[in-house]
Amino acid sequence: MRILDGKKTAEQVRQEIKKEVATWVDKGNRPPHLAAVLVGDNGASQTYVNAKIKDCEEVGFKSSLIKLSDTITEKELLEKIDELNSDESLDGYIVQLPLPKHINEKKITQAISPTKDVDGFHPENLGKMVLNLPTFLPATPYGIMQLLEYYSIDTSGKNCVVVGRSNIVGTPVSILMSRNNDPGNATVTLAHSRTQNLEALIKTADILIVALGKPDFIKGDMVKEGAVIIDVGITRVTDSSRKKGYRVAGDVHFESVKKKASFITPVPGGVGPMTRVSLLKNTLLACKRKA
Ligand SMILES: Nc1nc2c(c(=O)[nH]1)N[C@@H](CN(C=O)c1ccc(C(=O)N[C@@H](CCC(=O)O)C(=O)O)cc1)CN2
Repeated sequence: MRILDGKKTAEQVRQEIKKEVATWVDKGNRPPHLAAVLVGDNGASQTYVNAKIKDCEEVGFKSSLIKLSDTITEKELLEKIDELNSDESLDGYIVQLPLPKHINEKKITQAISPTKDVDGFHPENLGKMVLNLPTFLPATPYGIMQLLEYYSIDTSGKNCVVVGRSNIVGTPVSILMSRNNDPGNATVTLAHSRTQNLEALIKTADILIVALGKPDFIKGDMVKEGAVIIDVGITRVTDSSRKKGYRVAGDVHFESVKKKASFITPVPGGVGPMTRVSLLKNTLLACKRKA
Protein backbone atom coordinates (compact mmCIF):
# COMPACT_ATOMS: atom_id res chain seq x y z
CA MET A 1 0.00 0.00 0.00
CA ARG A 2 1.17 3.51 -0.84
CA ILE A 3 0.01 6.73 0.74
CA LEU A 4 -1.23 9.43 -1.65
CA ASP A 5 0.50 12.24 0.19
CA GLY A 6 -1.51 15.39 -0.48
CA LYS A 7 0.57 17.50 1.90
CA LYS A 8 3.82 16.73 0.09
CA THR A 9 2.29 16.98 -3.40
CA ALA A 10 0.61 20.29 -2.60
CA GLU A 11 3.89 21.69 -1.29
CA GLN A 12 5.60 20.75 -4.57
CA VAL A 13 2.82 22.37 -6.61
CA ARG A 14 3.01 25.50 -4.42
CA GLN A 15 6.75 25.77 -5.15
CA GLU A 16 6.01 25.55 -8.90
CA ILE A 17 3.35 28.27 -8.58
CA LYS A 18 5.73 30.46 -6.55
CA LYS A 19 8.33 30.28 -9.35
CA GLU A 20 5.71 31.04 -11.99
CA VAL A 21 4.51 34.07 -10.03
CA ALA A 22 8.07 35.37 -9.61
CA THR A 23 8.66 35.13 -13.38
CA TRP A 24 5.30 36.82 -14.03
CA VAL A 25 6.09 39.70 -11.68
CA ASP A 26 9.67 40.03 -13.04
CA LYS A 27 8.09 40.72 -16.44
CA GLY A 28 6.39 43.80 -14.97
CA ASN A 29 2.99 42.30 -14.17
CA ARG A 30 1.22 42.73 -10.84
CA PRO A 31 0.88 39.61 -8.66
CA PRO A 32 -2.34 37.59 -8.76
CA HIS A 33 -4.97 38.83 -6.29
CA LEU A 34 -7.44 36.51 -4.53
CA ALA A 35 -10.19 37.60 -2.16
CA ALA A 36 -12.01 35.31 0.26
CA VAL A 37 -15.43 36.15 1.66
CA LEU A 38 -16.21 34.62 5.05
CA VAL A 39 -19.73 34.97 6.40
CA GLY A 40 -20.22 34.25 10.12
CA ASP A 41 -17.92 32.50 12.57
CA ASN A 42 -18.01 28.80 11.66
CA GLY A 43 -14.77 27.46 13.19
CA ALA A 44 -13.84 25.09 10.35
CA SER A 45 -14.57 27.74 7.69
CA GLN A 46 -12.35 30.22 9.53
CA THR A 47 -9.53 27.66 9.57
CA TYR A 48 -9.85 26.98 5.83
CA VAL A 49 -10.05 30.65 4.86
CA ASN A 50 -7.04 31.55 7.03
CA ALA A 51 -5.10 28.70 5.43
CA LYS A 52 -6.03 30.00 1.95
CA ILE A 53 -4.75 33.47 2.87
CA LYS A 54 -1.51 31.98 4.22
CA ASP A 55 -1.08 29.97 0.99
CA CYS A 56 -1.39 33.21 -1.00
CA GLU A 57 1.38 34.81 1.02
CA GLU A 58 3.59 31.78 0.51
CA VAL A 59 3.40 31.87 -3.29
CA GLY A 60 3.53 35.67 -3.65
CA PHE A 61 -0.15 36.41 -4.34
CA LYS A 62 -1.94 39.41 -2.95
CA SER A 63 -4.92 38.38 -0.82
CA SER A 64 -7.90 40.07 0.82
CA LEU A 65 -10.07 38.64 3.56
CA ILE A 66 -13.62 40.00 3.70
CA LYS A 67 -15.31 39.05 6.96
CA LEU A 68 -19.07 39.57 7.12
CA SER A 69 -21.50 39.10 9.99
CA ASP A 70 -23.83 36.09 9.90
CA THR A 71 -26.72 38.55 10.22
CA ILE A 72 -26.00 39.89 6.70
CA THR A 73 -29.04 39.57 4.45
CA GLU A 74 -28.96 37.77 1.12
CA LYS A 75 -29.56 41.11 -0.63
CA GLU A 76 -26.57 42.71 1.14
CA LEU A 77 -24.33 39.78 0.25
CA LEU A 78 -25.45 40.02 -3.40
CA GLU A 79 -24.54 43.73 -3.33
CA LYS A 80 -21.08 42.83 -2.00
CA ILE A 81 -20.72 40.31 -4.83
CA ASP A 82 -21.62 42.98 -7.40
CA GLU A 83 -18.89 45.15 -5.92
CA LEU A 84 -16.32 42.33 -6.14
CA ASN A 85 -17.38 41.48 -9.71
CA SER A 86 -16.50 45.00 -10.84
CA ASP A 87 -13.30 45.34 -8.78
CA GLU A 88 -10.57 45.57 -11.44
CA SER A 89 -7.79 44.94 -8.89
CA LEU A 90 -9.15 41.46 -8.18
CA ASP A 91 -8.46 38.38 -10.34
CA GLY A 92 -10.71 36.00 -8.50
CA TYR A 93 -12.65 35.46 -5.30
CA ILE A 94 -14.42 32.79 -3.35
CA VAL A 95 -17.36 32.82 -0.97
CA GLN A 96 -16.57 30.23 1.69
CA LEU A 97 -19.27 27.57 2.08
CA PRO A 98 -21.41 26.69 3.95
CA LEU A 99 -23.36 29.95 4.22
CA PRO A 100 -25.87 30.68 7.01
CA LYS A 101 -29.22 28.95 6.39
CA HIS A 102 -31.12 32.15 5.47
CA ILE A 103 -28.85 32.68 2.44
CA ASN A 104 -29.47 30.71 -0.75
CA GLU A 105 -26.06 29.28 -1.76
CA LYS A 106 -27.14 28.64 -5.35
CA LYS A 107 -28.18 32.29 -5.79
CA ILE A 108 -24.82 33.42 -4.43
CA THR A 109 -22.64 31.12 -6.55
CA GLN A 110 -24.62 32.10 -9.65
CA ALA A 111 -24.07 35.81 -8.93
CA ILE A 112 -20.29 35.49 -8.98
CA SER A 113 -18.86 36.57 -12.31
CA PRO A 114 -17.73 33.41 -14.18
CA THR A 115 -14.43 35.15 -15.02
CA LYS A 116 -13.68 35.59 -11.28
CA ASP A 117 -15.20 32.29 -10.12
CA VAL A 118 -11.96 30.60 -9.06
CA ASP A 119 -13.99 28.03 -7.09
CA GLY A 120 -15.41 26.85 -10.43
CA PHE A 121 -18.95 26.63 -8.99
CA HIS A 122 -20.74 28.90 -11.50
CA PRO A 123 -23.03 27.02 -13.96
CA GLU A 124 -21.10 28.47 -16.91
CA ASN A 125 -17.82 27.05 -15.60
CA LEU A 126 -19.42 23.73 -14.67
CA GLY A 127 -20.87 23.55 -18.20
CA LYS A 128 -17.43 24.15 -19.70
CA MET A 129 -16.03 21.42 -17.44
CA VAL A 130 -18.63 18.97 -18.77
CA LEU A 131 -17.70 19.90 -22.36
CA ASN A 132 -13.97 19.54 -21.59
CA LEU A 133 -13.34 23.20 -22.41
CA PRO A 134 -10.68 25.24 -20.56
CA THR A 135 -12.15 26.63 -17.33
CA PHE A 136 -11.75 26.85 -13.57
CA LEU A 137 -12.26 23.37 -12.14
CA PRO A 138 -13.86 23.02 -8.67
CA ALA A 139 -10.96 22.89 -6.22
CA THR A 140 -11.50 19.51 -4.51
CA PRO A 141 -12.19 17.50 -7.70
CA TYR A 142 -9.28 19.29 -9.40
CA GLY A 143 -7.04 18.42 -6.43
CA ILE A 144 -8.05 14.75 -6.64
CA MET A 145 -7.21 14.65 -10.38
CA GLN A 146 -3.80 16.24 -9.73
CA LEU A 147 -3.05 13.70 -7.00
CA LEU A 148 -3.94 10.79 -9.32
CA GLU A 149 -1.71 12.31 -12.00
CA TYR A 150 1.17 12.95 -9.61
CA TYR A 151 1.20 9.28 -8.56
CA SER A 152 0.71 8.09 -12.19
CA ILE A 153 -2.40 6.14 -11.28
CA ASP A 154 -3.94 4.48 -14.31
CA THR A 155 -7.65 5.32 -14.33
CA SER A 156 -8.47 4.44 -17.94
CA GLY A 157 -11.15 1.77 -18.24
CA LYS A 158 -11.26 1.31 -14.47
CA ASN A 159 -14.46 1.06 -12.44
CA CYS A 160 -14.72 4.21 -10.39
CA VAL A 161 -17.40 4.52 -7.72
CA VAL A 162 -18.05 7.99 -6.30
CA VAL A 163 -20.06 7.98 -3.07
CA GLY A 164 -21.90 11.28 -2.49
CA ARG A 165 -23.35 13.62 -5.12
CA SER A 166 -22.69 17.11 -3.71
CA ASN A 167 -22.38 19.98 -6.18
CA ILE A 168 -18.86 20.80 -5.03
CA VAL A 169 -17.28 17.33 -4.90
CA GLY A 170 -19.21 14.17 -5.87
CA THR A 171 -20.98 15.34 -9.01
CA PRO A 172 -18.04 17.25 -10.57
CA VAL A 173 -15.45 14.57 -9.73
CA SER A 174 -17.68 11.93 -11.34
CA ILE A 175 -17.62 14.03 -14.53
CA LEU A 176 -13.84 14.60 -14.44
CA MET A 177 -13.21 10.88 -13.92
CA SER A 178 -15.33 10.00 -16.95
CA ARG A 179 -13.97 12.67 -19.34
CA ASN A 180 -11.73 11.69 -22.21
CA ASN A 181 -8.53 12.80 -20.46
CA ASP A 182 -5.66 11.29 -18.53
CA PRO A 183 -6.44 10.86 -15.67
CA GLY A 184 -10.04 10.12 -16.58
CA ASN A 185 -11.62 7.66 -19.02
CA ALA A 186 -12.97 5.65 -16.10
CA THR A 187 -16.35 3.93 -16.02
CA VAL A 188 -18.03 5.93 -13.31
CA THR A 189 -20.96 5.19 -11.01
CA LEU A 190 -22.21 8.02 -8.83
CA ALA A 191 -23.78 6.58 -5.68
CA HIS A 192 -26.11 8.53 -3.38
CA SER A 193 -28.72 8.15 -0.65
CA ARG A 194 -31.16 6.29 -2.96
CA THR A 195 -28.56 3.87 -4.32
CA GLN A 196 -29.52 0.24 -3.79
CA ASN A 197 -26.98 -2.39 -2.73
CA LEU A 198 -24.37 0.26 -2.00
CA GLU A 199 -22.02 -2.23 -0.34
CA ALA A 200 -22.06 -4.53 -3.38
CA LEU A 201 -21.38 -1.55 -5.64
CA ILE A 202 -18.49 -0.33 -3.50
CA LYS A 203 -16.90 -3.80 -3.75
CA THR A 204 -16.72 -3.39 -7.56
CA ALA A 205 -14.66 -0.19 -7.34
CA ASP A 206 -11.09 -0.15 -8.65
CA ILE A 207 -11.10 3.51 -7.64
CA LEU A 208 -13.31 4.55 -4.74
CA ILE A 209 -13.94 8.24 -4.05
CA VAL A 210 -15.89 8.89 -0.87
CA ALA A 211 -17.39 12.31 -0.12
CA LEU A 212 -20.16 11.65 2.37
CA GLY A 213 -19.19 13.42 5.57
CA LYS A 214 -19.77 10.25 7.63
CA PRO A 215 -16.67 9.50 9.73
CA ASP A 216 -15.15 6.01 9.24
CA PHE A 217 -18.11 4.88 7.07
CA ILE A 218 -16.00 2.71 4.73
CA LYS A 219 -14.43 -0.31 6.47
CA GLY A 220 -11.76 -2.71 5.18
CA ASP A 221 -14.18 -5.55 4.46
CA MET A 222 -16.22 -3.28 2.15
CA VAL A 223 -13.49 -2.59 -0.43
CA LYS A 224 -11.93 -4.57 -3.25
CA GLU A 225 -8.37 -5.88 -2.81
CA GLY A 226 -5.96 -3.45 -4.53
CA ALA A 227 -8.45 -0.56 -4.83
CA VAL A 228 -7.34 3.07 -4.97
CA ILE A 229 -9.09 4.90 -2.12
CA ILE A 230 -9.70 8.65 -2.16
CA ASP A 231 -11.15 9.94 1.10
CA VAL A 232 -12.72 13.40 0.82
CA GLY A 233 -14.32 13.39 4.29
CA ILE A 234 -13.14 15.97 6.81
CA THR A 235 -15.39 15.85 9.88
CA ARG A 236 -14.33 17.31 13.21
CA VAL A 237 -15.13 14.65 15.82
CA THR A 238 -15.05 15.64 19.51
CA ASP A 239 -12.05 14.08 21.23
CA SER A 240 -11.19 15.41 24.69
CA SER A 241 -7.82 13.62 24.68
CA ARG A 242 -6.63 16.00 21.91
CA LYS A 243 -5.26 19.48 22.55
CA LYS A 244 -7.76 21.04 20.11
CA GLY A 245 -10.65 19.03 21.60
CA TYR A 246 -11.39 17.27 18.30
CA ARG A 247 -9.86 15.01 15.69
CA VAL A 248 -10.30 15.37 11.95
CA ALA A 249 -11.92 12.19 10.63
CA GLY A 250 -12.26 10.97 7.08
CA ASP A 251 -15.10 8.91 5.64
CA VAL A 252 -12.75 5.93 5.44
CA HIS A 253 -11.61 3.81 8.39
CA PHE A 254 -7.95 4.17 7.49
CA GLU A 255 -6.47 1.36 9.61
CA SER A 256 -8.67 -1.40 8.19
CA VAL A 257 -8.89 -0.08 4.61
CA LYS A 258 -5.14 0.46 4.19
CA LYS A 259 -4.61 -3.32 4.45
CA LYS A 260 -6.66 -3.82 1.26
CA ALA A 261 -5.82 -0.68 -0.74
CA SER A 262 -3.07 -0.24 -3.32
CA PHE A 263 -3.13 3.55 -2.73
CA ILE A 264 -4.97 5.56 -0.08
CA THR A 265 -5.28 9.22 0.91
CA PRO A 266 -4.85 9.98 4.62
CA VAL A 267 -7.03 12.44 6.54
CA PRO A 268 -5.65 14.94 7.34
CA GLY A 269 -2.94 15.40 4.73
CA GLY A 270 -4.63 13.93 1.66
CA VAL A 271 -7.29 15.69 -0.39
CA GLY A 272 -7.55 18.81 1.86
CA PRO A 273 -4.14 20.32 1.00
CA MET A 274 -4.77 19.54 -2.70
CA THR A 275 -8.04 21.51 -2.51
CA ARG A 276 -6.15 24.56 -1.29
CA VAL A 277 -3.43 24.39 -3.91
CA SER A 278 -6.02 24.00 -6.69
CA LEU A 279 -7.50 27.33 -5.69
CA LEU A 280 -4.07 28.90 -6.18
CA LYS A 281 -3.80 27.32 -9.64
CA ASN A 282 -7.21 28.70 -10.63
CA THR A 283 -6.31 32.17 -9.35
CA LEU A 284 -3.06 32.22 -11.32
CA LEU A 285 -5.03 31.18 -14.42
CA ALA A 286 -7.59 33.96 -13.80
CA CYS A 287 -4.80 36.52 -13.48
CA LYS A 288 -3.00 35.41 -16.65
CA ARG A 289 -6.28 35.27 -18.62
CA LYS A 290 -7.01 38.89 -17.74
CA ALA A 291 -3.65 40.13 -18.95
N1 LIG B 1 -15.97 28.24 -1.33
C1 LIG B 1 -15.65 27.00 -0.95
N2 LIG B 1 -16.14 26.51 0.18
C2 LIG B 1 -15.81 25.24 0.54
C3 LIG B 1 -14.92 24.46 -0.24
C4 LIG B 1 -14.42 25.01 -1.44
O1 LIG B 1 -13.67 24.39 -2.21
N3 LIG B 1 -14.80 26.30 -1.75
N4 LIG B 1 -14.50 23.21 0.20
C5 LIG B 1 -14.72 22.82 1.58
C6 LIG B 1 -13.72 23.33 2.57
N5 LIG B 1 -12.34 23.55 2.09
C7 LIG B 1 -12.09 24.59 1.27
O2 LIG B 1 -12.64 25.64 1.37
C8 LIG B 1 -11.24 22.84 2.65
C9 LIG B 1 -11.41 21.82 3.53
C10 LIG B 1 -10.31 21.18 4.13
C11 LIG B 1 -9.04 21.57 3.83
C12 LIG B 1 -7.86 20.98 4.50
O3 LIG B 1 -6.74 21.33 4.19
N6 LIG B 1 -8.05 20.08 5.46
C13 LIG B 1 -6.98 19.56 6.25
C14 LIG B 1 -7.47 19.38 7.69
C15 LIG B 1 -7.80 20.73 8.29
C16 LIG B 1 -8.42 20.67 9.68
O4 LIG B 1 -7.66 20.53 10.64
O5 LIG B 1 -9.66 20.82 9.79
C17 LIG B 1 -6.54 18.22 5.68
O6 LIG B 1 -7.41 17.50 5.14
O7 LIG B 1 -5.36 17.91 5.78
C18 LIG B 1 -8.86 22.59 2.93
C19 LIG B 1 -9.94 23.22 2.34
C20 LIG B 1 -16.09 23.33 2.03
N7 LIG B 1 -16.28 24.71 1.70
